[in-house]
Amino acid sequence: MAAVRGQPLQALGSKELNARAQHNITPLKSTRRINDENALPLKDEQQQPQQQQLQDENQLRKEKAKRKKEKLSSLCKTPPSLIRTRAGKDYRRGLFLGEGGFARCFQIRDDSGAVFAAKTVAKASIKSDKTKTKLLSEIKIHKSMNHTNIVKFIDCFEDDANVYILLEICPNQSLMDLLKKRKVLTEPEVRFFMTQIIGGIKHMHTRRVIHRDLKLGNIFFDPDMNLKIGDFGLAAALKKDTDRKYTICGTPNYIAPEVLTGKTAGHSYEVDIWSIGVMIYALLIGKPPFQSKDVSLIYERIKKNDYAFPEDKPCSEAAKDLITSILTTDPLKRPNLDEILESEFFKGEFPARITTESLICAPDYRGLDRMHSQLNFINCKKASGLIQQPTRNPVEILRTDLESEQPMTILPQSLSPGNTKSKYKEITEANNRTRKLEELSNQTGKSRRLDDGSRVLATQPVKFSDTVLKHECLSTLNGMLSAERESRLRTTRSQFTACKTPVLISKWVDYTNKYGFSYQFSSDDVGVLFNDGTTLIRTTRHNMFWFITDDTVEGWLASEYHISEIPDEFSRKVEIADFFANYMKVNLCKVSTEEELLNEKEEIFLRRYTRSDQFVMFEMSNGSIQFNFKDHNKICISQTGTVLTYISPDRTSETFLLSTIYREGYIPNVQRDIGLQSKLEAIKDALREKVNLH
Ligand SMILES: Nc1ncnc2c1ncn2[C@@H]1O[C@H](COP(=O)(O)OP(=O)(O)OP(=O)(O)O)[C@@H](O)[C@H]1O
Repeated sequence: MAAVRGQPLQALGSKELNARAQHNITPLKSTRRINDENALPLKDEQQQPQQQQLQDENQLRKEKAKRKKEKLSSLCKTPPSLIRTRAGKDYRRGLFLGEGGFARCFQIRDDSGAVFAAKTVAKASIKSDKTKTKLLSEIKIHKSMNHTNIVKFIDCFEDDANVYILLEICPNQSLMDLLKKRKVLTEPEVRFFMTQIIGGIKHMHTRRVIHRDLKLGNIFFDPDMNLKIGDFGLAAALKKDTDRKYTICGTPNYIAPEVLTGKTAGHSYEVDIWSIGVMIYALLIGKPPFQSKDVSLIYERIKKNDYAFPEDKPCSEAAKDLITSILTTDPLKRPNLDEILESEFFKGEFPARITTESLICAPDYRGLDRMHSQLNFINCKKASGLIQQPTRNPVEILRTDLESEQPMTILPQSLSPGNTKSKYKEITEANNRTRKLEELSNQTGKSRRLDDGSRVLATQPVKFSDTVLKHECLSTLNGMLSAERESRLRTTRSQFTACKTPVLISKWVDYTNKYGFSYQFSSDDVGVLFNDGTTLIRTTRHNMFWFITDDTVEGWLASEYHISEIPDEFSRKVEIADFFANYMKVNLCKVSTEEELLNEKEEIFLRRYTRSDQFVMFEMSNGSIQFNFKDHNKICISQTGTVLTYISPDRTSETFLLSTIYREGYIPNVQRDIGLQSKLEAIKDALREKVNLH
């Protein structure tokens, strides 16, 4: 049906679209997306003996695909050289860019000279309501995406013959085209590409979108050789994270086993993780792992997890380990996106960027040292939105990063106003004593001294809280560097002498999407860093609590109250702090089991915390900086960078002079390799970053 000018997109040809329906609700045996991704150039060593029947089926499929392509070309005629939209905008059609099973793509230029890609879908091919709904869903989902590694959705319009989806142009073709030219890619290139792809996928997944058709042919290069994920034709948006999808769809080589076998159990985000494994394998080995000439054989091999690493294609053990862990049949046993990036594979050479040289030949990254690689990796992750940029707000969070240590229960119900308010006596005039942080620091910061012996806040008038934070990071970094230097001198004590363990953060709950970040110290005091930047500390001492505000002129201001004298404006916050305290008591394990810690009664608070993909960093008001690493090892650097506390995953802690640890290269009583050196490097990098970025 020809649409009439002035009709909105929704009114599009309602009777037709079955081409798309076959696309999206894909019966496995259909020809849907059985395209060049199945016919990668290399020969398949593991191919089963061809039977006559299979050959016939293949022939039939090829013919069907050919007919479909011809039908597409006949339906989707080349658009006119001048395309007029109903909104009165003119576009000039340019070169033909390529075609898929459903759409043809052309260059298109607007009045200002800006060039886009126009994915063109013939209205004549939109035959059923179902197909129309699918197209609208693709448009809606793609439109909602906004990420540097996802093809930008610009606009959508129609003329009499076609629907045009205007997209950011990706002129350097797809990863599939690159692989065809190059046969295999180098590991540093794959690391770079996968980081960008994972950035795009994380954006989708945190918005509850599953792509379901991630493959090399759907990932395009922009003019600067950055990758952009495109084609949301099979994407699904979940209403809630626990929802499952049941439609069997995808591209044969990339389909996850649970899609093939889980007709009743359904599938979810893990299908995209599986595709990552297939893509890494394909880029390094030159063909997808389960490739076979016959589609049903591909499915058999996927179901049986039947693939191997060919001996004639050299590939590092780290790459093999990562691929093996991703291509696990049980979707729940696959690593998540963060775990993939933390794998050994990503610790190798990492280029700063990919140049167009890669389009022609294998670039040589042999000169890249470890330090530069690490820096490039961090920068690449930052550019792909995988590391939250610091803000002026002390609450630096990765809101979307769901972790085991986050609360699994839903808080709002139990925190509904009114139900606990009456527990406290409300008074109108607070008997509070407001003191400057300097006083608080005088009372509590006994251990926090600078190299010259003076107190941080006493010698350095606090103008802004950021200045204090920067100063603390700098003195800790300097302390660590001196300890490292000292360790090389003969004078360093080579015997480990146990030092006093500082107050540690023993439990924490990130609930910043609602209230704030709550933590419990080893002294049992509980604090909440609220989203508005204020802190409330519930001390165990005489039922006192502290209310700390981030003052832009004075630094932090601390007010002390007795629990029986809660001013109105704080009652809700106390209620929330109590809730968190109870939650942590019931649900979380303490970081350290050392009993002597309980005797510590320093009054300190958390100034800032930062969550990165490697660790959570806690900066405390007494200058201690604690790092909880993802592998459950924890390190706290205290006493201006001179003392290290190590807390093992089984929650025992030990504290020693950092210079001795540097000199000896290990921590006493720790038998396993905890990657101490790289953890200390990561800590120094984090401190450097804090110092430079403020
Ligand atoms: N943003 C873009 N920039 C440049 N070329 C593009 C862009 N998007 C798509 N193309 C080209 O158009 C072709 C078809 O696009 P696309 O894969 O989105 O269509 P499709 O019909 O949905 O494909 P499929 O059969 O994979 O579902 C691509 O293979 C590519 O060559």
